[in-house]
Amino acid sequence: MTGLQTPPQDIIRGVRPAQRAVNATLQSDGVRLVLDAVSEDEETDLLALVDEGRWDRSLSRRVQHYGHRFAYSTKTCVPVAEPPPPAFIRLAERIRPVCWGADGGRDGDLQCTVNEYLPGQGISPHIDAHGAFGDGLVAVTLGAGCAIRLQRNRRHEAGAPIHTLWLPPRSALVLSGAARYVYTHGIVSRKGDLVDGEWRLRGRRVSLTFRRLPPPGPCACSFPESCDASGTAPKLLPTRLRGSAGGAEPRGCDAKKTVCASRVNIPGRGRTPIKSGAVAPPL
Ligand SMILES: O=C(O)CCC(=O)C(=O)O
Ligand SMILES: [Fe+2]
Repeated sequence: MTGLQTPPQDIIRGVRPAQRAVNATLQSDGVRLVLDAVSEDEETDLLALVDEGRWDRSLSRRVQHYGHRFAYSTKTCVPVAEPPPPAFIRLAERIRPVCWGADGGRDGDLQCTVNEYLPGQGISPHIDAHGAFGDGLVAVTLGAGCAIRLQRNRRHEAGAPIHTLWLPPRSALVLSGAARYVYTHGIVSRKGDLVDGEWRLRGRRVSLTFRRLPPPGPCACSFPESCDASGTAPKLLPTRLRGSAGGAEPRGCDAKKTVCASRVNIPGRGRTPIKSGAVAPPL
């Protein structure tokens, strides 16, 4: 159940208030927040689709696997058999102009990661592996909102400010450029967030994170100091190794569900146009 409550002082001490708008620093580093990227009806349909899916319970939070998944042991995308629901693909197509540009990406390189967060669950700060995904990530929030933390790679930039951003239900967070390649993103494991001066209890949040396979060859990022991809590392496991290789994701790690739209026909456009004016202005 979500809701507002008088914040228990011992719980909220030290909790950073979440901002509703993308500030100028984040904007210039490639963060966008699209409000109402999904209509309420579409959200209901998408959640129903997710709930019909087969959950992978091997992690600390539930995930599902379609198309491709990210294997932590090899930092590669590993194909899985189940194709993504067409509604996921329609949504990704609508978001395409905001994240990858109208012509961005190649046919068959689209992926989506789905995570379920119950109150108290989160995801550790991380940068999505450079070698596994190209530029441009989108995280669509279904169900309850939550606060996400964004910080320039703290290993290289000690003391870099932490930006805490409120992700409202049905919004789409877009990370490109430095925000994708250099910033860590993470969700603190706790049961509420401070928003608009109120302690907001978390509810069940399901995120659909859309990404694209990287182009062949060495990582194309322009952030070598943050790059975890060796120029010779394979982006995908060779076919002969795809059976069980890369599957060793220890319980509790922040592995993900990866959905691959590879060779799936893209049905017509979705029914909710992305509002161009919905990108949050600077503070
Ligand atoms: O749930 C989210 O919004 C982020 C998910 C994420 O970072 C990931 O799957 O890599
Ligand atoms: Fe991520």
